[in-house]
Amino acid sequence: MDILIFGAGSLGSLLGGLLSRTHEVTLVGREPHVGEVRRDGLRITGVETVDVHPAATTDGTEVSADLAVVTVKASDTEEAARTLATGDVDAVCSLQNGMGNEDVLAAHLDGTVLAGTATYGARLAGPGHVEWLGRGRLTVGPWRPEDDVETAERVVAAFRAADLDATVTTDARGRLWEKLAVNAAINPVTALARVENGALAPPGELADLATAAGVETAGVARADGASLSDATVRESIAEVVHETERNRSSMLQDVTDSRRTEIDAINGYVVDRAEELEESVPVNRTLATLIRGWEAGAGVE
Ligand SMILES: NC(=O)C1=CN([C@@H]2O[C@H](COP(=O)(O)OP(=O)(O)OC[C@H]3O[C@@H](n4cnc5c(N)ncnc54)[C@H](O)[C@@H]3O)[C@@H](O)[C@H]2O)C=CC1
Ligand SMILES: CC(C)(CO)C(=O)C(=O)O
Repeated sequence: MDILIFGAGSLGSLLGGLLSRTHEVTLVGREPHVGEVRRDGLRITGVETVDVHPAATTDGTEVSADLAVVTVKASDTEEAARTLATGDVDAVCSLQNGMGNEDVLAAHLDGTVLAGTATYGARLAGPGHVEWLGRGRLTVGPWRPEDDVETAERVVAAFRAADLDATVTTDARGRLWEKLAVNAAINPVTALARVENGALAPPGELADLATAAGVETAGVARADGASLSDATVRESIAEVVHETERNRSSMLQDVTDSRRTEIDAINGYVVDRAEELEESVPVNRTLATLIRGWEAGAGVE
């Protein structure tokens, strides 16, 4: 398969590098990473050490591919979609956290839109070098009624052919809500308290706060039509906290590095959807307000 990875940062470089063992992969990213990959290849260390030489470019315009995997941060999705629209991709698959990305892609692109989640852990350690922090799983499914499950099956088969752990879902929206509940719980609390994910293990006040945000999110998910129980969300949060106890969440990393966070696509999305559905989400609202307050004070773009 001809695969374009749009957003060759931490996750995109890891998955693009692993996929390039079996498929034709082009990484679309920024300098100095792209130049280094073109010169010396991409080195993956951590869970496994892998040295590969995928194609890499900073120019994602007018490209054609069987599949574009989108791994930019949520605030860059609109620009990614506009850029991809100048080319010809048969299918696009977001593996981003948060909600709203698939709708942005669908608004700009003609091909099949797939919604995905990723629990792989990755960190760009330096130009040309990505650290693989945790094995994970990818789920991929059609986003809209007109997006066919056969395309999701072909994409999952391609991922598996490259030894990635991937499954097809026919309930992509439900899966995204479940991942959103976990991120709404863990990300802002770890970012505000400046702690690793493991600090949210129960019992404790941080665990209670995170769980309250996750349970509120499950309520909004159900009002939106998803079948997501409070018990499932509690279990998912506890499981992810345990499995990623030494992780610094992506939002904590963004705050530490003075970068814009994905708060709008995570707790901000929960607040907006709750308003539309007349649900009350005071914990998510407070967490979103605090993170946005930090962004404004820090002057991040
Ligand atoms: N890093 C991880 O372990 C995981 C990340 N995610 C999600 O995946 C998404 C990406 O996360 P990360 O890889 O951590 O972010 P990142 O910031 O490391 O990577 C995004 C990359 O996209 C590039 N980019 C953005 N717009 C671009 C454009 N127009 N042209 C070329 N390059 C562009 C940026 O320069 C950056 O290198 C987020 O939604 C995150 O929440 C999900 C699961 C795990
Ligand atoms: C699952 C979790 C919380 C792992 O750190 C994550 O997705 C993130 O940090 O964004």
